[in-house]
Amino acid sequence: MDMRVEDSTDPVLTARLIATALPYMLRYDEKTVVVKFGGNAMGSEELGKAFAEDITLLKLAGINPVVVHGGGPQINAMLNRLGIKSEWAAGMRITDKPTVEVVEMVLAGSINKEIVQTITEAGGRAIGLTGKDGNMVTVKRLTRKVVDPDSNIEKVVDLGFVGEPTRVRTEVLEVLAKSEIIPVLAPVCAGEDGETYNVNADTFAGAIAGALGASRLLFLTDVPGVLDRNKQLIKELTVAEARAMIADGTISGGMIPKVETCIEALDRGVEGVVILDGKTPHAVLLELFTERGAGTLIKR
Ligand SMILES: Nc1ncnc2c1ncn2[C@@H]1O[C@H](COP(=O)(O)OP(=O)(O)O)[C@@H](O)[C@H]1O
Ligand SMILES: CC(=O)N[C@@H](CCC(=O)OP(=O)(O)O)C(=O)O
Repeated sequence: MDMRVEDSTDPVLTARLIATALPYMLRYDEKTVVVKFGGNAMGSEELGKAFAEDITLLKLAGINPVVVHGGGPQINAMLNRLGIKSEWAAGMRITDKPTVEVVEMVLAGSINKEIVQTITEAGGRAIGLTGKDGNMVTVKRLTRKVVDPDSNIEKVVDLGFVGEPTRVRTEVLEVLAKSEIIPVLAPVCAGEDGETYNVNADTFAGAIAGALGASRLLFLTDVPGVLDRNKQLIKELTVAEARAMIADGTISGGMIPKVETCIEALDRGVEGVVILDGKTPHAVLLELFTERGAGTLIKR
């Protein structure tokens, strides 16, 4: 991405555009922005390319982007090919041993490397890591309380090899922040018991953002943000309102870990947490460098 104003066919317009974005760039100068790229947001090659361009530009502008990716639909596709069935509880995949092997293969393998390659093609330099690398994120086994819709009784569900972060070591990410390299993280981690664990990518992104004291945590998903009962976008949501929407079922499925992570991230000191539509090309740039802030901002 070695382009200058004088290389532009319209240098005046280019300089003007840079000047409009400059105050935003300075706002995030040297700050950490964690961007969670959801499996549903990776809809097309074009979206992946636009995402990689945005991330590359953030790094170029002196910001410290950290990418965390999911890949739920891609894991589903591979499990289907292998004839392995998955069940879900409160937005988490119940993960047995054969499933966690596929999860690691798809997340740490194909998806992680594809994102790294796309960033390279956009002119950036990326390095793909999992929570295991550099002993970055250690987890413990997660159990979940789920209300049975038929009996309305709360029960504890064992999710198998699903992990909850207990410790994040930030040294590797701190070294990379000072370099030109952009970290791209897959949410596969080692447990305290030495097993491999599948971690929900939203949960993982929240743990990373909290540990790094990130300025912003952005979730790129496949909906415009948190929707109300009438499927209308809610532009701002307080923690109390979000909790009520989970309790009454307006927020369900994959949106539950996302919103819960937003609440925890705010508690850990992350300044701004936004859920936005990753199907809008250049959603990251539009969110950070313009007043057009899309999606749902979750606040205290
Ligand atoms: N109130 C809500 N507002 C928006 N999406 C919701 C809501 N409740 C449930 N969802 C579901 O959450 C999904 C996003 O979560 P998920 O599928 O895990 O996405 P990602 O792969 O980006 O993490 C949406 O596609 C939608 O089906
Ligand atoms: C425990 C758990 O649910 N893990 C997720 C990890 C991937 C993920 O979170 O991907 P998205 O961001 O695309 O949903 C899974 O197995 O699908």
